[in-house]
Amino acid sequence: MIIEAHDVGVAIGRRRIIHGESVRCAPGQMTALTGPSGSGKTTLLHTLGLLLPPTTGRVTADGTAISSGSPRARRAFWRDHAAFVLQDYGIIDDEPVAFNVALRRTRRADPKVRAALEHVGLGGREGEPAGHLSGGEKQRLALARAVYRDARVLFVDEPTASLDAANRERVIGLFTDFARRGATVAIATHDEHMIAACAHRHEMNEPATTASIH
Ligand SMILES: Nc1ncnc2c1ncn2[C@@H]1O[C@H](COP(=O)(O)OP(=O)(O)OP(=O)(O)O)[C@@H](O)[C@H]1O
Repeated sequence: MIIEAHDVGVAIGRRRIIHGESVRCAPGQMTALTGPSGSGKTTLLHTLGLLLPPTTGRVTADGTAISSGSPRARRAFWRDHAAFVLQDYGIIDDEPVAFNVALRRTRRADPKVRAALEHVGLGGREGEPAGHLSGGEKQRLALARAVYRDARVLFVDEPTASLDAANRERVIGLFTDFARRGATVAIATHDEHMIAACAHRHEMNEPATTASIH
């Protein structure tokens, strides 16, 4: 699925956060959204994933405008296509690891859950409370959720920010695999190693010259 931002701008209150951003995220590729801290990478990623409506411009999926679609169309996009690995990982600490993968109760030995966890290096930890995992493990758990759902579009925020070199390489490998299987992967990052692994790089525009819109 091709996800595109067309001249997207976002204002929050009177403040212009991003403006004039156009990017094409293609299937089978990782696209890096890059720029200095505060340049709006996360904001653009959230807009592409329909978590935040654009103030101007639009987001399309395979050419169809989805940012201006109905709530029902947005929910269908999330349900059928998208997965997110965002900064807080979206893990439910009080629930077991397996629940966090499937987001419903499954038999402990559900082979699909097990395969997704093994894929990210968390094999055998199905029954543990997710709150016991480290930050890096929670991130991989969020990725296992995307693997389980076979998401076609993956939105990822700063996946390597707090990882050591070995784990960084591992995580880059996991996202690369995801793209190789044909998924569209959009990644907000300022890590040069992560950027080097991406087929395509989108540099955020310079901050708006005026601090607010009128
Ligand atoms: N809900 C909000 N309300 C007000 N300002 C916001 C909001 N969300 C983001 N911003 C501001 O928008 C700007 C861009 O934030 P964003 O998190 O998108 O940048 P970023 O490039 O991802 O930064 P970093 O690399 O530090 O994570 C920042 O100045 C931030 O303070």
